[in-house]
Amino acid sequence: MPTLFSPDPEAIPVSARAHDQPDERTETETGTEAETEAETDPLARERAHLSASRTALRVMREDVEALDLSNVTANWVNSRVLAAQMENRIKELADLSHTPLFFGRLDYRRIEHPETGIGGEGAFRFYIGRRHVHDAAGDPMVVDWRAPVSQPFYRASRKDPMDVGLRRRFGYTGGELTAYEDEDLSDPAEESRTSRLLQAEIERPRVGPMRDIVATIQPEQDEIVRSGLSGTVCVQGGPGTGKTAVGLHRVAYLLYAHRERLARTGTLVIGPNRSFLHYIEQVLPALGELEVKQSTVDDLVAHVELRGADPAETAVIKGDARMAQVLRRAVRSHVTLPTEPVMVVRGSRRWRIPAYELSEIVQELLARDMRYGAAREALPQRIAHSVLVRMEESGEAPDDRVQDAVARDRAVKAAVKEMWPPVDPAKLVLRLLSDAEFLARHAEGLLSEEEQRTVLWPKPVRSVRAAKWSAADAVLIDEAMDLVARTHSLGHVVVDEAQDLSPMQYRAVGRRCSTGSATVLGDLAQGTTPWATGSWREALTHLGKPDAAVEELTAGFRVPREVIAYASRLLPHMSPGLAEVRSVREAPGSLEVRRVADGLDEEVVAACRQSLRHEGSIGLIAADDRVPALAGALTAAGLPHLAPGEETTAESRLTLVPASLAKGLEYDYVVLDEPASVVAGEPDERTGLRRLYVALTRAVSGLTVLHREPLPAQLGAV
Ligand SMILES: Nc1ncnc2c1ncn2[C@@H]1O[C@H](COP(=O)(O)OP(=O)(O)OP(=O)(O)O)[C@@H](O)[C@H]1O
Repeated sequence: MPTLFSPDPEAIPVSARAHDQPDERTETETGTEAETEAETDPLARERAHLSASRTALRVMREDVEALDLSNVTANWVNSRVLAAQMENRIKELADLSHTPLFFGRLDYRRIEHPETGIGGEGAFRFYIGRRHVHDAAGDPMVVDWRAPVSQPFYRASRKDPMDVGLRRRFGYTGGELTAYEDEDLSDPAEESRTSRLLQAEIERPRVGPMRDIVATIQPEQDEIVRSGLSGTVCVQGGPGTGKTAVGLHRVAYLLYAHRERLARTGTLVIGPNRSFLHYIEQVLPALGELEVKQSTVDDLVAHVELRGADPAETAVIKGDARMAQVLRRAVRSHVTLPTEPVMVVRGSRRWRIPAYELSEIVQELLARDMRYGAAREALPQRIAHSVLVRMEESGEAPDDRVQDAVARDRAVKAAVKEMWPPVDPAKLVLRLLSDAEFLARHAEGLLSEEEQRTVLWPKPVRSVRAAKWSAADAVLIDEAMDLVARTHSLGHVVVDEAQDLSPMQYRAVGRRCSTGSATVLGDLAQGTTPWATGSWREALTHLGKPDAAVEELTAGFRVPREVIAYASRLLPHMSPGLAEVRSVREAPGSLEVRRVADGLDEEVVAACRQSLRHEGSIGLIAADDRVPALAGALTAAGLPHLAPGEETTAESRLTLVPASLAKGLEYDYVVLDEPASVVAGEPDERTGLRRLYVALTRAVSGLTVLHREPLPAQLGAV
């Protein structure tokens, strides 16, 4: 049974004492008084270990700081790289005063070390923390949470103790150790109960940016976090099931387990918008990972300036995977088979490659399915090779230099330009969207005539600069660029809120991890784009990872039971078949749904004021077109407020959130303005209900819904 300990030694049960063997390392750092106290008070001893670990970390940092680089022989670039690496190392070794250096302890049951035979009860005791800390002798004082030896902290159970006798969790206030809780895993008959420290962590009020969950990762989450680098994982999970948290911790884990490889190939986290990225940006640095890039899909494909927007039906077609085929045909249509021979003059001799032979070379390159640009580069060499074969047949002995010279010959270059001209991806897309005849030629059998009319611009556009490119157009350009030259692939990509990606966007993400792997996170019920994902298998196929594992998370860490039950009433109407989230929060939370006759804005302001009486962050969520009026009402009432992505602080805790930006965010208390407007803000009812579902599931502690219009019928009576 887990027991929560206070500093009172009398409160410590015998079972815990039995596992408390003196630990020499901690005693060296504390004074005599503390030593005496440590003998009688395990909490004091743990504190001593914390303080000794902090000292050891400081020494590790000072060792790096003291390294003198002036004697290192290196050129300017190398020494800059080295200096930057040292700077990062120093940052990695920072002791964050507001977070504990370790949060758990494992006492392994093995009596003897399998190799050395050295041992004794308690010899295999590990403190689990955010980073590895060792003492002067190199012995670990804190083990990184990602090390294999830490894994049982997250997974061991009475049923499968994984060689662990005791699991201890620590409670902290800021960086101060205030309590601990033990679980004796050696008795399989004992009933397991929810850990109170874990529960307290889950219930903690939210202020400021997202924080890590390293102390409380759950077994089913840990399985995803630690799944191997070679496999792509897709996680389906309802609101607040920890998908974002799991994705970020997985990156941190992979960077630990495959540091060198990923340092070379790179990692990337993709989120739906900049305010979301801002919200999550502290998590990886807090885990010591400073190098992970973050981007939105739009930023990834920002090859042109976006000045236009597509109507939904146009964007749906432009985002359809059939467009990839249209583009492929259009790119390859630039290749023309020759009708004339190529004549290469070398000294007094002329070498003639007839048109039929050139055609064979071209067709062979087309059949090899190379990138257009790579094939274009290979073509002169192939022609030169044919010339060289003729030279050899006539008794000459040309070498590689001759082949290169022939490949650069003016006649060869001219022929290549004719047969395989360069393609500018943006100009190609511009032509497809401007030239009905060109589009029809390449879209035949793929897009209906009506679909073709839908994607065509109303007026042809002359230049890439003049075009009013939309986000979907930029993805088309990205696809065309990849047809010309292969996109660089990273080692691992995490894509969050993936349910909102179009097939063409999945392809854009997929080519950025074509030789690596991905973590795909999303919730089908929260898909609010007109092209939202209907099936993960299909989405994964567009991503280029059709065999990826699909995992489901169903335990909810954010939304209180009553609130999630209310929001889940919408599920059968918008995403039938999806499982309702099972809230693991114990605090009942509060749900108030109130109709107001008049003065909705004033009531909303009053509800915000009321919410501000509580600790934590407050989010006022409203349909996008209600935001200006509510901003005015808040200002008139003297209530300062932030926009999403701006950091909440103890002084400024109220954020006014347009419903379109609420996804992925959370607030302790949420005031939701006029649900009917949130639904009406979307082009169709299903999307409207999904948007409302997102808005209803942002609250950690309490939700107040205020409305003047009737509520959407699918919510039923309260
Ligand atoms: N194991 C855990 N221990 C403590 N807190 C957790 C745990 N897992 C998730 N949380 C917390 O629950 C909240 C929701 O997590 P997260 O935002 O990752 O969920 P999500 O599935 O991405 O939600 P959404 O679908 O709404 O974007 C966060 O505050 C996160 O820190």
